[in-house]
Amino acid sequence: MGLPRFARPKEGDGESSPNLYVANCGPAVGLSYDTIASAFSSFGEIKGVYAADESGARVIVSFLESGSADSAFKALNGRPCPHLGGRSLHIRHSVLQPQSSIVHHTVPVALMASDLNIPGLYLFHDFITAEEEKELLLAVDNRPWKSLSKRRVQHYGYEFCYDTKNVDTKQHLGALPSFVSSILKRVSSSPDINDHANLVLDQLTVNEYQPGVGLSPHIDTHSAFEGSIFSLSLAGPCIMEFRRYTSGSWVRNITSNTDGQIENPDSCTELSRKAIYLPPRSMLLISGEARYAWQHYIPHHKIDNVKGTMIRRSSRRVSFTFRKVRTGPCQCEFPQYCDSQSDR
Ligand SMILES: O=C(O)CCC(=O)C(=O)O
Ligand SMILES: [Fe+2]
Repeated sequence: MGLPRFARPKEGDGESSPNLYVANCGPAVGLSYDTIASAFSSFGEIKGVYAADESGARVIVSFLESGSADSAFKALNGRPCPHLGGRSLHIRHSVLQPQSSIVHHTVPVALMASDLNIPGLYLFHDFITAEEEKELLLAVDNRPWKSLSKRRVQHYGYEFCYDTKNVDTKQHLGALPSFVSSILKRVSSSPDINDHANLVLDQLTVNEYQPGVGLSPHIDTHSAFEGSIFSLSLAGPCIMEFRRYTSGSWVRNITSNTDGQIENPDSCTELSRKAIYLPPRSMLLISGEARYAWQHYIPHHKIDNVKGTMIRRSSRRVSFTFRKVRTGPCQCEFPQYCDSQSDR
């Protein structure tokens, strides 16, 4: 089933459309497309039932006749539906989207970094034990969090400034805290990470994401941090996507976004997108091309489709991102993404 050409309607849009946008309904809440089609078919002939987005909990029910959609809307909107497990459906009329504005959302989600074929990207499962995870969470929960618009953060070593998307190297907050010493030791003694282990990691950002909260696409500012970035996932899972524009140029995003560091390359023509599943206790290493040329981001989903299994982000996710603050300009091989090598 391809992605439907339907948009989530704006308030008041799409009346008398044969298509309904139905929320709280779909495979993620245990309702198959066949079951949904059968429940709605009592109002008229159904053309198809489609995923409305990647959540798995919102569908488009498309009738042949708009009168059928109106009847279904009146009978089912906001009421428990006995043929759909007693769920209360939230229904709106939907509209057809012009072909040109369709965004193709679904990217298959890999479990192993090697399946993504992005040079410099590695994922180490079970990098820490469940006991260590508990201790790390306890340690950060005993320290003050700083609230951003959608998530909470803590900074160690150096403060990360979200307005400049950089660090103030003159403001050293001190050594990284002792509760991460064993992690740092493991990083530097791990044979798999050896090429990157000579980095003395001196900056730590702890991010806490509530379920459904993601992170906007960005490349960590080249001039702020050296080559390798280590991100440890704790508590809950998420997927991380990577994208690269094959012909893009560096441009500073002037909007006040608290998430990213470099955003929105202009004159982009083609886009490669890949996604990986990050389970709790895994360590992601973003280095080389993955670090300098690919944007990374976390989609704002409550449920991720990982190889056909719907995985609910049921608890918060906390990540520990370790980086090395850069002291000279970046001289990477990707000047088009590099603020040190840009004359803008
Ligand atoms: O939460 C994560 O794993 C990634 C965080 C990140 O990309 C960043 O802080 O730059
Ligand atoms: Fe990042």
